[in-house]
Amino acid sequence: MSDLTAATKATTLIEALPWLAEFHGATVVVKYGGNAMTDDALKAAFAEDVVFLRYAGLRPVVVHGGGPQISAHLDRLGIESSFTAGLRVTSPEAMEVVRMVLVGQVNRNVVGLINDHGPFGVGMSGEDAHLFTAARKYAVVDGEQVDIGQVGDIVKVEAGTVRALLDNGRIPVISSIARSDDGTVYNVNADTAAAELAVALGAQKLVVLTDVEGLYADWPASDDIIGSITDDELAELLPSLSSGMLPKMGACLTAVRGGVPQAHVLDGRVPHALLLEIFTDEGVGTMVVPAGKTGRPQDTDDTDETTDPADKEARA
Ligand SMILES: Nc1ncnc2c1ncn2[C@@H]1O[C@H](COP(=O)(O)OP(=O)(O)O)[C@@H](O)[C@H]1O
Ligand SMILES: CC(=O)N[C@@H](CCC(=O)OP(=O)(O)O)C(=O)O
Repeated sequence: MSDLTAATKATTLIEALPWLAEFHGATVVVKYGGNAMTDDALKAAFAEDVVFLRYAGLRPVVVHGGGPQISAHLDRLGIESSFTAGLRVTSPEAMEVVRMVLVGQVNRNVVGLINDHGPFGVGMSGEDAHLFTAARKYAVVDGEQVDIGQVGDIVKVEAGTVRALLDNGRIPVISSIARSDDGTVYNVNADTAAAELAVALGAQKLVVLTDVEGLYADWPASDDIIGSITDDELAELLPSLSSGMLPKMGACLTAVRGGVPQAHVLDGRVPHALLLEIFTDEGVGTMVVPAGKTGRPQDTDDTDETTDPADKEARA
């Protein structure tokens, strides 16, 4: 190894020090979107990142999606998929498929990849131990309520089992299915489920991995990324958002307004995006913070390159 390479590697490692100190013991909820599960190498890198967080002393929790995987399965069965305001219109027949694909296929897959590194991953459906209780959700389109079938909004989170798993050194991996008080099973958008869980756990971060670099300011006309946005700014922007970004950014807003200090949307197509976000000085993607907090140092004129944990808020 040349001296230069050694020095670069050491610099990269030592750059992580303040963030390791900052996030030691922190609960981080990671939403792993179906669109970010595109190739095997990326999926393996994601599992490595989550296990890395666990070994680094954080408490990662994974909430996974699987929208494209559900659509592919519905397609094979000849059942049409349609979305309203970014949510799948879910007939009872489609609900069976949603549950089967998320709990039986995607969850097993993510747990398996994590467990290649040790006995950490434990899969759960939001139905288990009453983790998520839901009530039927109606989409709102042009001010009108629209029936979208068996889609739920989470009304209660019983996070005790997730906490117990974390206390036991495990990495909970959760499917976004919920049941109602009357036992009906509901399809919950995974971004929404991740945000509600992050709030209930008092997480320090919500990280949402998807298939775009972050929130584009004027999508699809331009691909200018919004690096940092406050909850108030996001609340104003939200009605103009479309497709999958609507529930995603709504979820970030819910998390931050529910007391989670930072919510991030990252490009899951970038290998190790999760580690880069948490342990390096440059944040990546879009960060949502409570109003009153400033952007990352590079977003401001008075960048001072500091990595003192006391200045974490300056990055946030
Ligand atoms: N303003 C925007 N910025 C970025 N992406 C957007 C925006 N509006 C809509 N999108 C779309 O939202 C998609 C991400 O949502 P979604 O497909 O639900 O992803 P995931 O499966 O990761 O949850 C992007 O691939 C993009 O096509
Ligand atoms: C109600 C609703 O839309 N549920 C989603 C649940 C999966 C999900 O959210 O997957 P992604 O994160 O990959 O989009 C669906 O059926 O597609």
